[in-house]
Amino acid sequence: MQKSEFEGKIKGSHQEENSNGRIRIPMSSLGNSNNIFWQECPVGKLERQKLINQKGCVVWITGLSGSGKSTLAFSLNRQLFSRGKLSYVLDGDNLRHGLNKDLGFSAEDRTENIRRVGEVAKLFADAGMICIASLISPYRKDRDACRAMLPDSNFIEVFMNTPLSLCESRDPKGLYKLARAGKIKGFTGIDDPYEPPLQCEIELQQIDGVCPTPTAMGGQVVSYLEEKGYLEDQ
Ligand SMILES: Nc1ncnc2c1ncn2[C@@H]1O[C@H](COP(=O)(O)OS(=O)(=O)O)[C@@H](OP(=O)(O)O)[C@H]1O
Ligand SMILES: Nc1ncnc2c1ncn2[C@@H]1O[C@H](COP(=O)(O)OP(=O)(O)O)[C@@H](O)[C@H]1O
Repeated sequence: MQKSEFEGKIKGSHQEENSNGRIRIPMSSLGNSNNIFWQECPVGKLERQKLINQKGCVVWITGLSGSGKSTLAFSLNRQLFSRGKLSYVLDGDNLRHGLNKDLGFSAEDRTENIRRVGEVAKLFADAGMICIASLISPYRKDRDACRAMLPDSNFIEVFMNTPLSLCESRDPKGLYKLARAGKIKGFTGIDDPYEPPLQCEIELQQIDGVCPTPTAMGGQVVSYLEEKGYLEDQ
């Protein structure tokens, strides 16, 4: 049976093979649940990737509000689609309409927001998809925790290093204006922190004071994926 990356996570656990040849790994306690078992799926990640001719990974785009995260995510999504590679965008704003609609913007809620999206992104990558997550994700430790969920460097962190002044001048939703007027409290970059990555795979920024076009930025990420073999036939 092909071993999945999930199995590695629970190495050392007592494993049992049942009459169907399926591996059951008992866990007496995990989070708030007791007596739960890992069910190993007989179709593994490598088989899925071969079937759809893709290699799953997570492209995690972080940056201030207005830095261009969604724009890059959608450009990358389109460029990959044109090359016959299926990707899916998990955008912070959109997820807060559903999966994360119970969360606000306190440090705890942002951490939970990123944790949930990290878990979902991991599932997409396990399915063989190129998952593009675009969230402010202001805390380094939260992004690092998502990275740690993904094995074999399948987490590609992209930092939109757009100056606050430019983000604020764009202000497409008028939120900076409200934050400056004190009508939104705890707005990232104004009165809430943003911790830039110390080591990321890709950093996108202005060149000689000019912001590259969304297509050029998407192209830079595509080139990285190509160089690292993510777009090769499986
Ligand atoms: N207080 C505060 N701080 C930052 N952003 C705020 C806030 N309140 C609302 N918004 C809007 O929410 C969008 C960010 O959601 P995220 O899920 O990406 O945020 S986070 O990763 O949990 O920090 C963000 O979207 P983007 O502008 O696309 O980044 C804002 O439109
Ligand atoms: N590379 C770019 N060049 C010029 N304008 C951009 C670029 N990327 C984003 N923008 C513009 O900046 C604004 C914010 O972009 P958006 O993708 O919504 O940022 P975020 O998702 O980080 O909040 C939008 O009006 C968008 O059209």
